[in-house]
Amino acid sequence: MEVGFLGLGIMGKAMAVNLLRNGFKVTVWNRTLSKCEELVEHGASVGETPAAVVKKCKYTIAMLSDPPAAISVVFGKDSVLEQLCEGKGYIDMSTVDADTSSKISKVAQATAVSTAITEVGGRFLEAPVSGSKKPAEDGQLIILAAGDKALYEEMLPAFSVLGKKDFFLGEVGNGAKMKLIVNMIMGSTMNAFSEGLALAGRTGLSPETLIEMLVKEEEGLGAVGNPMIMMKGPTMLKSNYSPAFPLKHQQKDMRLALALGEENGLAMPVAAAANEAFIRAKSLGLGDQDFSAVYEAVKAEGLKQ
Ligand SMILES: NC(=O)C1=CN([C@@H]2O[C@H](COP(=O)(O)OP(=O)(O)OC[C@H]3O[C@@H](n4cnc5c(N)ncnc54)[C@H](OP(=O)(O)O)[C@@H]3O)[C@@H](O)[C@H]2O)C=CC1
Ligand SMILES: O=CCCC(=O)O
Repeated sequence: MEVGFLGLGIMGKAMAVNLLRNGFKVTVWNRTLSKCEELVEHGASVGETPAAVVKKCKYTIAMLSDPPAAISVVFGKDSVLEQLCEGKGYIDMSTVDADTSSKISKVAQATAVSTAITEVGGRFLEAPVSGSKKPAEDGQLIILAAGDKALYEEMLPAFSVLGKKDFFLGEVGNGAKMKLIVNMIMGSTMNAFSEGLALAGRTGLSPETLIEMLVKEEEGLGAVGNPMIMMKGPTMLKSNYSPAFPLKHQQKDMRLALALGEENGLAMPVAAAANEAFIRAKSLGLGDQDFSAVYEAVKAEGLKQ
């Protein structure tokens, strides 16, 4: 199977390499084109523009930072839409809001409407993922797909390489919403955990012992422990925030989840407070660090009192 891949950041690079390792032919593009070189070493071809990739490939996957990035590769000069035509599929795996996905989808469908007249039109699937850098490298992502069901089924060979589980959630927007809800829970949990670590330290208790109590590896997880605490806790105590999931993206997801809450008349004060902490962390220059670096903002805030 031949696929195009747009966006070779932390996730895109790992996912594209994984596809190549599993026998897929992959044509890559990245805004900073030099990042394609490493993929060429793994056997990828390079497309000079998103349009060139879509022209070459029946299926094109995108893994881009945020809504403006997702929009910019689809619209405008040398973009996806220039070459998206009947039979071709566009699969956006970035974490964006439902409006962004719908905007991309509607234009794809608008082109598809003209299909009846001009025999030209593309298909769209949103497919954001849960799981970070390591699961992306290991093909252990969880894929939250929604949109064109036939395209979803055609993508299953690729999804089975990229992920350990996939869901089809119906109409476009549902994948984006589900992903934002999951990340809203994750961001709030990370803040609660950071406050717990900071409070343990402040009261003279050992944060290491707290983690040990939360996550007893030899006995399985305690009721409050979870894989995130098990994975991130020890590195947080070493102030190691080498980015797997950049904090700026977690804050973007909190912001988009809060907007989703507002659209649906749901106040989410816990998520709102967590969002503020991520904003504080960004203002401390931690945006490109792992999202667990919010611990530093929690500790710094505490120092003010
Ligand atoms: N990291 C993680 O653990 C996970 C991330 N996600 C989501 O996946 C997406 C990608 O994340 P991740 O790989 O970590 O992010 P990175 O910041 O590592 O990569 C972002 C990618 O988007 C590209 N990009 C940014 N702005 C534009 C633009 N205006 N036009 C074109 N390309 C652009 C970057 O290109 P360039 O190299 O030129 O800057 C890069 O390829 C995000 O939506 C994120 O929320 C989802 C699950 C897990
Ligand atoms: O969007 C990022 C999610 C990271 C994770 O699920 O570990």
